[in-house]
Amino acid sequence: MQRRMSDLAFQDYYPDDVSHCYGCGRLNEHGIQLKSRWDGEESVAYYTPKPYHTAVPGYVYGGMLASLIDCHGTGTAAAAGYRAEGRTMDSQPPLRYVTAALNVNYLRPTPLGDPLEVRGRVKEVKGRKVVVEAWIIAGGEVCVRGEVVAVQLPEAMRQS
Ligand SMILES: CCCCCCCCCC(=O)SCCNC(=O)CCNC(=O)[C@H](O)C(C)(C)COP(=O)(O)OP(=O)(O)OC[C@H]1O[C@@H](n2cnc3c(N)ncnc32)[C@H](O)[C@@H]1OP(=O)(O)O
Repeated sequence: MQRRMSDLAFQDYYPDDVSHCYGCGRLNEHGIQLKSRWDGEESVAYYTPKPYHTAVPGYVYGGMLASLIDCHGTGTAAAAGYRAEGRTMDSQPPLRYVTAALNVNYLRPTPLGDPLEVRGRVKEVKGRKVVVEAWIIAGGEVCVRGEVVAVQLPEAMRQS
């Protein structure tokens, strides 16, 4: 059955040539393949870390959590960029955001095994830059808070 447009996640709109990111590339079979969507004014994604994403036994590795903040933040930034221009994510030209800065604060240990809810909120859209705050919830508690500064790839770095 054909998927409805609203079923697509932000990352599903990334062009093939930039869909190999470890965190969010739908073409990276070894990666997380994070899927982020709007949920009202916030964005949301879900991911359950694998048993080998361990820090100390029973708890999620911080680098994995940073990756979730990173790719949910850049995905939300891309969606916000299109929204600010009043166009859909399948319109041309594609907007390609990379991480300029990533800040992650680990507020409490994140239990391994629980599904994680990753949420985001757009703080600023200014020119080529979007700032997104993001947080991770496990078992009803916020375990991680972070911020992503995403910037559109400079024209000189675009290969297509
Ligand atoms: C590509 C398609 C997407 C698919 C994958 C998405 C997920 C990818 C997640 C990643 O892991 S990306 C890989 C890690 N990131 C990088 O390798 C990026 C390397 N850095 C760069 O390429 C450039 O530094 C960058 C494009 C981020 C910025 O260079 P620019 O020369 O375009 O920035 P510019 O100086 O014009 O600044 C634009 C705005 O961004 C702000 N900015 C730039 N770098 C910043 C920084 N590091 N921290 C905070 N703000 C920064 C800058 O202040 C300014 O804000 P204002 O307009 O408000 O003044």
